[in-house]
Amino acid sequence: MGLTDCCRRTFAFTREILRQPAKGDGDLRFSDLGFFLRFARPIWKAGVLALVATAIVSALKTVLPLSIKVFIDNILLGEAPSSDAILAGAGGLLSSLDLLIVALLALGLLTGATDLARNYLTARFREGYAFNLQTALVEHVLSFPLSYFKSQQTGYIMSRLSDDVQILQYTISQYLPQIVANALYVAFTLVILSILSLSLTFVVLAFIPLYLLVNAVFVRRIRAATHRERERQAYVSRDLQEVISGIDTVKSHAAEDREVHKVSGTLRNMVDARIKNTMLSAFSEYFRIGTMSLMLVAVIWFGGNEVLAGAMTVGDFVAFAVYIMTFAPTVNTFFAFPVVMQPALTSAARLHELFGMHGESGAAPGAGGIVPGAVQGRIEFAGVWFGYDRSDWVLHDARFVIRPGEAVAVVGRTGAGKTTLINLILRAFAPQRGTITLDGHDLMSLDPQWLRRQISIVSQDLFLFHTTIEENIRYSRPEATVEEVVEAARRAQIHDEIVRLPDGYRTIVGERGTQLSVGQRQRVAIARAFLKDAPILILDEPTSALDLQTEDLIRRTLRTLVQGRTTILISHRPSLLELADRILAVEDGRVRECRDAGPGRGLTGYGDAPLWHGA
Ligand SMILES: Nc1ncnc2c1ncn2[C@@H]1O[C@H](COP(=O)(O)OP(=O)(O)OP(=O)(O)O)[C@@H](O)[C@H]1O
Repeated sequence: MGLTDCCRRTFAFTREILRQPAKGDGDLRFSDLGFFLRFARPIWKAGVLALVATAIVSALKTVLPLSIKVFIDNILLGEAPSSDAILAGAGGLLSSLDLLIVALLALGLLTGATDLARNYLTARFREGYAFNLQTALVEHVLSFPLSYFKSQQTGYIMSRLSDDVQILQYTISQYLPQIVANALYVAFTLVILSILSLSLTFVVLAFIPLYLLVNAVFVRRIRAATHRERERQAYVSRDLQEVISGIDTVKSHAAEDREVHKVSGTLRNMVDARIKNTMLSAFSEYFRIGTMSLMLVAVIWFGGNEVLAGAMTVGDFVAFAVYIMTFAPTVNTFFAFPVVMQPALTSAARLHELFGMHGESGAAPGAGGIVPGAVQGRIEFAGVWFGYDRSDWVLHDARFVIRPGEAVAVVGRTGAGKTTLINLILRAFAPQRGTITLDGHDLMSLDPQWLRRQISIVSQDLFLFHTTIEENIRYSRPEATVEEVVEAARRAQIHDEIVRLPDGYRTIVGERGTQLSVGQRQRVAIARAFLKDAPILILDEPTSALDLQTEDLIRRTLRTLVQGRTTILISHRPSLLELADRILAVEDGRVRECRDAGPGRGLTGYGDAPLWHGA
């Protein structure tokens, strides 16, 4: 690459990162910050005490350099005139070096002890804040409709749930105490500087607008860049999560290279965003350091002239110079806060957006919605239209009734919309038109948690937690006794296999139940349903992973499970349809009565061929 090319690229890169960002990229209104104060309410006392301790430490640290002035003017040069009565009084008290040293030691001890208390109080406030925020966030996100989780990838949600809170917590813990300490230090030092020399203090203050200008130019750009970086980071988490959870498929297709390529593409986008963000921050830092250097030069030039003209004592000038040497970097850091706080503000904006989304019932989990006293189990679809995408209806005007205690099989071609019917009953999605009722109550008016407590599901993609078999079965009824868990396992035909395992019911099933065979997992799900004993039962391919012999056993137990419950059964296995009293067929988005079913009621027509061949 030639020199001109290199210059051209550098210029283009600089122009690109300095471009005015579009509105809305990670914008957080100042008023939004008030929202985050609510998480500090329960721990406000620790916060206030931490602030008080910070103020005391800053004040004590500010006094320290004055000892140089006292040493030069009062001890070294004898009685020197002081510009201020308080300083003159203090100087009078510390008239010997011994006294000065004793005062300095006492000051050091006091500062150390207060600093320790400040650290403790800050840690309590910080951790308490993170705890309150994360607990509230998890509670809020878990109240989102199932459709949210079905439409977002796990890695993306995880990134928003953990990365954003971590960054907010880190920045708050790292920088917020610093901001407060620096602001106080700047305020205290300004008071002392103005006592030492008012005219020099004005010279210092004259540089503040320059700092403000630098921030005005960079802060919004850095915020937008940080927002972009964070979104891309979430995409990386999403891709990584996907490849790790789909590792079996990846390996069986020898697709490791393809996946690495895909992840590296997303990663490259994130790295690009990071470089741009870093360069923006570096630019703003250079401008701030430039301002600081100019300020130091101006102070030395003006102050030197004042001393030469006899308008200022040497002690005052040296003390001023010592103050300004620590004051200038502090001012610099203070004005850098709007920049270094950008990751936290971006995280706050993203978290605020999450908090702004409504839960299922538009309120906290469990809140809102009717909770009927008893359940008969009558389910009615009245003119239901539904499509995941409005332009593509999966169900057109679906109308049918399932009577209490009735077992209904739903058949239809793959992709016809059978699982969609179930998703609607579970209120994972809402119909665009028409209503679905349970015992006459519109599902949308019911408390979603109550509704799901009335339904047991045995589905083809069941989820097991990384814990013991016993706990996994008990998940459907946490208060169940060991005997009840064992009884449920017996009825699901899995007890004998569980007791043959080295740790029996205490066997850890592995993440997502990977240490159990698919057939075993399916029977654990059936055991859960026995234990839950809910009035409505949904069986979505409950035996798809079982061999014919085990299926035969399970069918008999399912027959017991089905009794007295309103059951909806989806299965491509003709043998299972014996469990149903009636069959509904889903075709071209419509649901129609197919024919009566049940033992000996003419099911043989389905034979071993695919269940539904159209009308
Ligand atoms: N979460 C979703 N978002 C968008 N479209 C979806 C979603 N779930 C299903 N679909 C689409 O809706 C249609 C019906 O799917 P559904 O899973 O209900 O079919 P099904 O009859 O249960 O099929 P199968 O017998 O293969 O399980 C299909 O065209 C499918 O692609």
